Amino acid sequence: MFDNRISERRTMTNEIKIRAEGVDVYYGDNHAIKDVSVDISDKMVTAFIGPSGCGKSTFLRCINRMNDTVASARVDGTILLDGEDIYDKRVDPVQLRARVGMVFQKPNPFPKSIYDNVAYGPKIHGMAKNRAELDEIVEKALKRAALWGEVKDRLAAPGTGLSGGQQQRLCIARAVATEPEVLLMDEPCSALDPIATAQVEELIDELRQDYSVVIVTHSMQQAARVSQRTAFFHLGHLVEFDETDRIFTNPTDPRTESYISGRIG
Ligand SMILES: Nc1ncnc2c1ncn2[C@@H]1O[C@H](COP(=O)(O)OP(=O)(O)OP(=O)(O)O)[C@@H](O)[C@H]1O
Repeated sequence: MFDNRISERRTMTNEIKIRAEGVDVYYGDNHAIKDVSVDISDKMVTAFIGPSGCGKSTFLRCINRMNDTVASARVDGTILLDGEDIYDKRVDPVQLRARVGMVFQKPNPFPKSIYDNVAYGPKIHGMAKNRAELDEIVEKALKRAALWGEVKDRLAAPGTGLSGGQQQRLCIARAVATEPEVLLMDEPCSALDPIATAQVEELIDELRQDYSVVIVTHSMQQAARVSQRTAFFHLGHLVEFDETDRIFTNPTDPRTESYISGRIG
């Protein structure tokens, strides 16, 4: 009886959202990702760390097929989202990207109003029957991104007029407005000051209650602060993947040890 409860709980906390099996990525002749297999859990933050050029962003972009847009890129292997192959010919990448949202390094609001930035995705995907429903979706997404209080009185103002940290939270609101299941973040704080970084990190911690979050970061301190799982990449290989605490206190691979102690990077 007791054992059953334990195993039930483990299953719940470790539910796999994304499973990558034997993934290779090539840009022409450049073999950027080499035979990577990894399970990414639901309702957790997974950090990808590693030296510049090791393939973190390339692998992240495989998860919502952003590499489809790079002419020289070829992706081999399998990536499953809830057990379904996202590279299956029947999968529409636009629909996939509504389920697997992305936030980029540099805040990139559209040259539109704050409202329209958030309403854009829900409109395309026909999520609202009328203006009142769209208003509700926009409000919910802006609240989710901890921005509502700061912008509710100026929704018609341009998104590009906000501060850098606010723009990044607007991009997070835009990403969550389509109710994704996974949120990919490629160095989301690298263009932000320390206060805005702290706000976005706090937000990431809240978002994991609802989503599987995957974040690429150059900052080991940030990975340690925001993630529960960490994957260390080196020269296109996934060297080590474990609980974040373990990666930073007791890694098994000497390459991970060298990276976290600052000897490579
Ligand atoms: N669009 C692209 N076209 C061609 N080659 C690319 C492209 N993007 C990345 N690469 C190459 O793929 C390899 C991995 O790069 P990637 O940007 O994924 O690494 P990264 O670990 O995210 O690096 P960084 O931390 O510097 O962003 C590098 O050799 C890089 O030059």
